[in-house]
Amino acid sequence: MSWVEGAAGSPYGVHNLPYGVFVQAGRGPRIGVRIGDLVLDLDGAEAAGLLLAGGALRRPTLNAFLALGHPQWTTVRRRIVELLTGQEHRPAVEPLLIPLDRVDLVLPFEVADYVDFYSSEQHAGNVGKIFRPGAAPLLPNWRHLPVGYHGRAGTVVVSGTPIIRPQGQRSTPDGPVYGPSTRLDIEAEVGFVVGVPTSLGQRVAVEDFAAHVFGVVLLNDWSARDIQAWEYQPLGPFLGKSFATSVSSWVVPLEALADAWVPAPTQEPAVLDYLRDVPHLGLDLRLTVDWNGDRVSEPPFDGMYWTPAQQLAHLTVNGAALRTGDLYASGTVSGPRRDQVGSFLELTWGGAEPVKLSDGSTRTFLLDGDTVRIGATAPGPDGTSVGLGEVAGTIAPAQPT
Ligand SMILES: O=C(O)/C=C/C(=O)CC(=O)CC(=O)O
Ligand SMILES: [Ca+2]
Ligand SMILES: [Mg+2]
Repeated sequence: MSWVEGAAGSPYGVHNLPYGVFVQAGRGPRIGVRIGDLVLDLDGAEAAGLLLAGGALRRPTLNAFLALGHPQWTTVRRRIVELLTGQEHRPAVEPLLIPLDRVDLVLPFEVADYVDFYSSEQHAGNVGKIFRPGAAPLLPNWRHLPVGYHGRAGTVVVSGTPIIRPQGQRSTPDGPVYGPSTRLDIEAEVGFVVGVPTSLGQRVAVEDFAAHVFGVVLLNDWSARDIQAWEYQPLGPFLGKSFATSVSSWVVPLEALADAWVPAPTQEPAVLDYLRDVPHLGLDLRLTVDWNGDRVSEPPFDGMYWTPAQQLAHLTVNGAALRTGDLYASGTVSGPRRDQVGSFLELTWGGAEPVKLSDGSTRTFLLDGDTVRIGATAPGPDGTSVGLGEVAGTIAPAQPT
């Protein structure tokens, strides 16, 4: 049990300890872990010799720490638990705790490459029906490989960053026009953060997932559906998604999610050998989507067809190298019910069925000033809950041209 006030019973107790990067009092970015509603300054802790990570915790991003690898991640985590539970450490550690409301959280790691998958059968089926009416909703490859696209790492932003409405081409009956997107949407997703790199030509086997992936973030793959629908054939998403992708401030280590693994849906037909993961496990993360404060959806992550280990094996099967800070996202998380979908495209069925918010207004896609918050929890040890923080963003008007 932690001696930190408010830690016991919190989804951010010593069973969680997500990593982030904060700025406070005019000082440069520092690495910290969240405990309750406080952040433990790990830069200060390493400087004081309270824990040892070869200086990796004294950097402005998590990347050097992510590169250390699994044994070191475990050693540091155990030491942080000791510091936050042993009364003898309290005099030295307590001065390093800062209330969360006194810090600003920044992007926790420098994003190397960014990939986004398409692994929810419900989402892929719904988008297929909306984008390609009359055609089979799932394309023939979908059950044989985790479909994905490469996104734009440089426009990954931390939760809270305003999202400027993108402008671009959209198709009208009179031909293409240029202007602000009129169908701006969200995609509620889970992102996986790679720590340990590989070299060109090397592949990561499904069973080596935990040796490379450090942890998870919540992710919103903002999507301009009008730009996307016009540009995407045949090469896939481009400017309709590359204008911004938001991630949560906290990276939850996989070690905090040990109790959240559950059997993933049965795959039929059987997958090729390099994709076969035994056991075939997904994560029981329960997402929430709030639109201007109204809960509009609760997407369940445990139904995802492709697992994160399969996604990583596929991402590297051609010999593509991994870099520390690589980020790959699950794809939009949608369950079978309308109140479980991860996009407003699905929630409003392509804009045909507006939703009513509690202020009496209705929505199809996002209006300027709208705020979306995506949160999640997972089961933790001994009946506890693990909080994944949130990824939030507010829509700012398109920039004048
Ligand atoms: O089916 C399509 O043409 C497009 C699909 C998407 O927009 C989804 C995407 O970004 C992948 C995902 O989040 O599941
Ligand atoms: Ca997406
Ligand atoms: Mg995006």
